[in-house]
Amino acid sequence: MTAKLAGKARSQALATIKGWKKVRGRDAIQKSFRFADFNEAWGFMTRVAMAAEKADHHPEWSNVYNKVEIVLSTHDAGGVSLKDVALARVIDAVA
Ligand SMILES: C[C@H](O)[C@H](O)[C@H]1CNC2=NC(N)=NC(=O)C2=N1
Repeated sequence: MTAKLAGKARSQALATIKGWKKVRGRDAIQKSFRFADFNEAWGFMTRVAMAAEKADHHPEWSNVYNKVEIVLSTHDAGGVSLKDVALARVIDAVA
């Protein structure tokens, strides 16, 4: 099991990803992505889905036309772990 991040390790890990904000009321991070149209948004989601499945670590997300809202948290750990930071990095790279 992956441990939930806390303290200095947490702030150091979160400092390596840009634009991810703390979700209010729970230990999770979130970011919104906007694309030219649905086709671009769906292509992005497809790439993220394949990476997530490969890593066995999955996003919580919603899509409305060209907008994709993503929340990352490690359910097993009850909060943000290094797996979320790693997935956030992959997501930013394919966006
Ligand atoms: C059995 C399987 O490995 C687990 O349920 C994985 C799948 N994907 C997951 N994704 C996320 N975000 N958190 C988890 O704890 C998690 N657990």
